[in-house]
Formats: sequence, structure tokens, C-alpha cells
Amino acid sequence: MTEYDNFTDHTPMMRQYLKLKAENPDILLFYRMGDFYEMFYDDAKRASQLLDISLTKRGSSNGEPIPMAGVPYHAVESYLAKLIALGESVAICEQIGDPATSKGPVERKVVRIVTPGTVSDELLLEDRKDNLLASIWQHKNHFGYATLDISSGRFFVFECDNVEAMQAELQRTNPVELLYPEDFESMSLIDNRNGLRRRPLWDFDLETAKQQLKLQFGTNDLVGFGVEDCCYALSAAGCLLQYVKDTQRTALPHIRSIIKESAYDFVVLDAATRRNLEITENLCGGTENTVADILDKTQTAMGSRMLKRWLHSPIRNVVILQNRQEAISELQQDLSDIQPILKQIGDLERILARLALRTARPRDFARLRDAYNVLPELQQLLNHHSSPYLIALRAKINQFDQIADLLNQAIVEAPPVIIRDGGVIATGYNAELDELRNLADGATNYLEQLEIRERETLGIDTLKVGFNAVHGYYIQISRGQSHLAPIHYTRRQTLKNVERYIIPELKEYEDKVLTSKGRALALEKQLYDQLFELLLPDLANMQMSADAIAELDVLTNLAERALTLNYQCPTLSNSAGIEIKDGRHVVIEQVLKTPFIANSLLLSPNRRMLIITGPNMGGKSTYMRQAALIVLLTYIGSFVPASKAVIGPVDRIFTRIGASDDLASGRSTFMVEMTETANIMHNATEQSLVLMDEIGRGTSTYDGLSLAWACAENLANHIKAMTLFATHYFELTQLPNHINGIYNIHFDAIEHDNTIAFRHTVREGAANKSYGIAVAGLAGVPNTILKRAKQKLKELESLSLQTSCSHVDSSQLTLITEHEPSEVEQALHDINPDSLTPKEALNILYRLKGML
Ligand SMILES: Nc1ncnc2c1ncn2[C@@H]1O[C@H](COP(=O)(O)OP(=O)(O)OP(=O)(O)O)[C@@H](O)[C@H]1O
Repeated sequence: MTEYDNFTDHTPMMRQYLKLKAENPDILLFYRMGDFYEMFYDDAKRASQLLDISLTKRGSSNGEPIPMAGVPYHAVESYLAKLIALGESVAICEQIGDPATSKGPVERKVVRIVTPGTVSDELLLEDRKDNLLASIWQHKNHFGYATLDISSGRFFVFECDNVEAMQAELQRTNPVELLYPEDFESMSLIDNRNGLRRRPLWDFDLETAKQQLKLQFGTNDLVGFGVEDCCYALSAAGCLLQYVKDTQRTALPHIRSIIKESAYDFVVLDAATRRNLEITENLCGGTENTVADILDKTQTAMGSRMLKRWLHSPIRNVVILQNRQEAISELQQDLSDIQPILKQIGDLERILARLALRTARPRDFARLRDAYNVLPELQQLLNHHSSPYLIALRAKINQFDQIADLLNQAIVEAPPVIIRDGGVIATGYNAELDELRNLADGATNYLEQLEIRERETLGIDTLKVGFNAVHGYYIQISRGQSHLAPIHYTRRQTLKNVERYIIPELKEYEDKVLTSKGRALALEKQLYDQLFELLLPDLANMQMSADAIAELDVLTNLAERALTLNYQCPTLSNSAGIEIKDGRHVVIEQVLKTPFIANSLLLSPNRRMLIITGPNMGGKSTYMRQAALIVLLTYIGSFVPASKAVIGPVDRIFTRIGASDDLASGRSTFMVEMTETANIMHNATEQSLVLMDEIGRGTSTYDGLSLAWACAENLANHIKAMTLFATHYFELTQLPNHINGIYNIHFDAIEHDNTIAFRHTVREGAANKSYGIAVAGLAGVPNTILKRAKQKLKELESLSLQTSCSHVDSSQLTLITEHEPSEVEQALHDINPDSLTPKEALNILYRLKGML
């Protein structure tokens, strides 16, 4: 990097720039030049690409032209937002010296470092999404992980000892910026993420970490937080805290504690499940038609963020869940009163974080004031409730009358965006400020008196006192009377019909007015800073209140959703199993133009695996996903789309549904499918809900079928997980004959002429048709191909009859070929499985085998 090496040959300004750049080598440096922030050399090239701005040159230094790109000062926020979204960090360098007194370049300093994970500025944050900074540490196969939401102060640590769990946690928290040690081994876990920051090893030193954390929380040890022994997580947390301090350069009073997350507290969702269930992000990466899209009608952005956290962290604590259910039931009565008040409260959480970081803007104070002005009304409404949980929530929400009074007095109704030009502190708050402002505005009667006095003593009836922005104050006399102006009147301006003068007394007044403007502004800034001091002692209480208001928002929102979408309260049971009556899919029922067909589900220790067969498009995936979503909603405390649901303990939800190539990590569809399957086989337990959709599809029929069979056997016999197993391998419908606890269920369709109508109704027993070719026709596959497919099927059928070793779905053959039904087929056709007792069914099975 030649340009950074040889300082002496550069211009003084470039020397200053290069020195600052050397202190911030890895991030873009925005160097303030008048009304622009400018970037030079490599920074300029990178910024011009990232921001799509032109790359030019600014003179030359050291004999070489200097590449330069710049952004206007007044529009900097929008450029910062773009860079942050791309995972970049920016050091903002301002002029801090006085240009008038500076020799050489004005002194400059990096005043803040904006990084994706540490921004708190409203304009740089998505308001309905958490913005997390994270740090990861690894020792062999142990991982320590810490996350911080700087805009709320939430600081969490997590430890695990396998890659899958770490991957799931990364996906759950989805940090925008991730710090990792320079010798991090499992790079494949993180290397496709934005906002990666490589940190030196000593930033993760455990002892320093402990010291840092104790200092931050003002405690002697970390025992009170229950994290004393979490060495790996503490190393990560220490690095994270150091990074925040380095970039924020201010105290962080709102970070007061650290919480250890334990997998046992949550229903664990692995990375694939989070993706497949489309909780907050759909499979294409958007937010439309996700669970959050349907469920999130919260009134405040902080409520919206909390709901999304809940959806990603279903909890297992039944007491908390029942409290939430009870609160939701009660809140259904007065939704229309509470929700409009919540809307007026807005995003207190982030306002308070900016208060703590001393970056709050005038409008933050105004919004805090408006929020606290409506709290008494909210308290009154909550007074009617008897649920102990709502009573406790009401107490936490509290009321901040003194702060409201202070802000009502201190802040004007609609303050400007920034304090720089004043106009923020209200009249009547500070007598000195009022006086200075009156002086500054010339709003005293001094000028009137002066005018009357001069007019009368001089006897000039056209004499007037006036002001204009260019010439300041003046005494004006008409041209006709101007010869009467006394000697001490100094001419200032001559117009067509008038002469304008200044006198020492008026000049003195003018000076006073001008200085009082500056003094008023300085005093206003001082009073503004004082507001931080006056509010900060209550920060902890205010944060607790904001958190409780966000929770009230989520609960009220879930109450409204339950009413509007016809959800019922599920029962949380101690006994193993899942019983859902008339369940629906949260999202699909909302997007379908036709009515959604509700379906029931029963899983219990004696019926722990259901093999689901049926035509493509029959509704198998929808049915499985809806079960998982109902369980998920139950475990956040929400009501669910079903007429009844009784849900037993669930420790994890696994889904192996569909797959696409994971090209980024060089894994094929089949490889992804098998990796996810391996994860399930290793980690599922008796209390897990496992959804397996068409596993084994991505390889040869024999391999696929055998794998699917072996997995199903293992899940049913050894793991004993609650499993829904959708498949097109009809051979698997034999499993119930071999293993207790496995049952067949199916979806079917009605074929009429050349079309099929799907019933979408789940029924007991195995499907007897597959309709693959018919569905292909429905999808628009050309007739010639369909015809050829039917021919091929006939060939395969005869081949399979010859070898009598059919691995092709024989029911499919029956459907397409038009031969006379065999004796076995006829017998099968005549059976009505719904009317058989198990004993009769077994007898028939023996008879059928005999026929074969
Ligand atoms: N219960 C239902 N009520 C109404 N429509 C439904 C229902 N279930 C599914 N559908 C509709 O059928 C479509 C296909 O459903 P789904 O993807 O679940 O079928 P599938 O059996 O899994 O098909 P494949 O075997 O091809 O994966 C859905 O997109 C939806 O439009």
C-alpha cells in the first residue's frame, strides 16, 4: 500500500488523512471536507462500487493522482444506511478545529464509527426487525456465542457443543454483524454471512472478558447472572463488549445484565426448520406470506420485534405460556380501547437506548413525552383486568408523571429534527433562555420606545425604526426630512425616497441582539444536555416499562388475531402426544381463494408415526407444516388455528421438507437432504416432533426407498419421536404391519374425465392411487409426453410383472393401464378399510398374501 507508507511526500491534508486512515485500516473513512464527506484511494474505489457513485480524482499527492469519491454531508444518512445494509462499517471523521485559527489543515477526528451491529440511529435501522451484534468463540467442538441488541441493551450468551446447534442459533439470531477470532476453525458455519469482523485473539481473552463485564455491570463477580462458568460464551461476550466500546466511544448505561440462554428452556428449532416453516422469512428471502406476516399486526415497532423473537424462541415454561393464554383471553374484551393507545406510544425501546447512548434527537424527547402522557389512560384501562399476569404487567408499565411534566414543560410541541439550530426547548421552561430569545428576536418594546422618543425630540414625523437582514437595524427618515437628521446619525443606506441611519445606541442594541442569539443557542444546548442527566437516573425503570408495554402490545395483538382469524386456545398437557381437531395452516388459509379444508391429527405414544400417502398436490406438506405451526404457536402462548388442540411436551421440532442445492457450501440437493436427516437421527428424542417429507427422493429408487425405510424404522423403534412421514414410496405403507405405533393416513383425489379434484381431506389408511401423470397433465406437461409416459409405464408394468419384483408403485400401474384387474386387485378394490376391525384387516391381509 504505497499511498499509506510514505507520509512525508504527501500534502499536509493527505498526511492528516493517511494518519487517520492508518488508525482505521479495515473500514471506510468518511473524511469531512466542507459540505462533503470524501473518500480517497482504495476507500474511494470501494465506495464508488458499493454506493454506485462516481469515482473522480482530487489533485495529486506524492506525485500520483488521488482517486476520490464523495457524498454530500446533508444526505449522509442514506449512504450510511446503504453501506450498513451491505455489512460495511464507516468511520466518520469531522473537523473539530476552528478553520479561522488553524494553520494548515483544520484538526479532524474520528467522532463515531458506524457499524451494522451497533447503530442506534432511527434512520439506519429497520424498525420492525431486531438488529443484533454477535460474537462467536470456538474451542475444539465447543462454541461460545454472545449477542447484543444495542437498541435495547439485551445481552445474551449461549453455549453448545455441536455444529448443528450453533448453526441453528446463528440462524435464529441472524446477527447483522459477527465478530470471530482470527483462528476460527469452523469458517464454513459463517463464511456466507454479511458483516463478518475478524478480531485478534487477545480480544477473546477470558480474564479480560470477565473484568470488562464486571466493570460494565458494576458487580464483583458474575455469579448473580449464572454465567460464571460459561468460559466459551464469556470469551465471546468480552470481545463483543470491547468492540461496542471502541465503536460507540460513550458509556453504555442501558446494558445492565447478561442472560444465559439454555436450549432446555426452548422448543429447539433447527436451522432447516426455521427456514421451512417460513416464520419471518419465506423461502425466497422475502417477508410476504410468512407466519409473521399474518400474525404481526402489532401497534408498536418494539412489539413487532418482540413477537418475532417469540416466534423464533418458543418456550417450554408452561406457567409463562398459561399466563400469556389467560392474558390473551382477557384482552379480547377491550382491544379497541387499548390498541389505539399503544399506537400513540410508539418505539419507546429504541428511544430509551438513544437516551442512554446520548444520541437521542429532539423528536425522541417529544415522543417520550407523548408516550408518557397517555400512560395514565392505559393504566386506567388495565385496571379492569383481574388476570394476575396482566396486573403484574400493569405494575411494570407504571406511570412517569414527573418525567411527562418535565418534558411537557421543556420541549416544544413539534421540535425540529436536530438541536443544532435551536427551537427545541419550550418557552416558559427557563427564564434566562426566554429573555435571551426575546432579545434575540427583538421582541422587546425597546425599539418602539426609541422610535417614539427620536421622532418627538427631533420633530421628524417620518422617522421609523426598522430592520433588514443585510444591514441590520436602522432609523429611516424620508428624503424630504433627511436634512433634519442630527450629526450623530451615521448614514447606512440610501434608497429612492428614504435615507437610513444608524446611531451608537441602536448599534449597541444590535450587538446585544446578535450575541443573545448565540447565547440563547448555547444555553438551549446546555438545557438539552441537562435533560439527559435528569432522565437517565430513571433509565432502568423506563426500560422495564417499555418492555412491558411491548409485551402488552404482543398479547393484545395475539388477542386480536385470535378473534379475527378464529383461533382457539390450545390446552397444554403433561401427557405425551398431539391432538389437533380441525387444524388449519396459518398462512395458506389466508392466501387461498377457495375455502381451506380443516384436518385433524392425533399423535400419541401408541400412535407415534403416521405414514402419509396421497397424490401430488394432495395436501401432505400443508398438513405436516400446519401441525408444526400449531405446536409452535402453542409454545409461544398464542391461540391456534384449530377448533381444539391438546399439545403435550415438545422439546424440538425437526423438518426435513424439500431441499434445494446449497451451492454456496458446495452441497447437492441429496447431500443437504442427508445432512438434515443425519441431524434428526442424532438429536431427535421421544418428545420431538419430526416432519419427514419425501426423504430419499434425490437418489435411485432402491437407495431412496431403503434409506426412507431405515429412517422410519429408527424413528419409530428407537427414537420413538412423534413423526409425520410423507412419502411417494408406497412400500412404506407396509411399515404398520411390522412396527407397532405406526399408522397410515392418506389424502386422495377424484378423477373425472381428464381432470382431478383434490379433496385435501385426511383419511385413515394408505392411499391407493398416486395420480403422478395426471398431476403432470394439470401442470401443463404436453400431451405427447404424457402419452409416452403412460406407454413407458405399461412397459415397466409388464417388466415388473415378469420379474415379479416391483419397485414401481403398482397402484399407479393399475390406474394407467387398462387391463383386467387381477384377483388380488379385485379383492383389494372391494375392501373398505374404514369398516374393518383390526382383526378382520389382519385376516384379509393373510388372504391377500395367499392369493399372491
Ligand atoms: N387443507 C387444504 N385445504 C385447501 N387447500 C389445500 C389444503 N391443503 C393443501 N391445499 C392446496 O394444495 C396445494 C398443494 O398442497 P401440498 O403442497 O401440501 O401438497 P403435497 O401433497 O405435499 O404435494 P407434493 O406431493 O407434490 O409435494 C397447496 O398449495 C394448497 O393450495
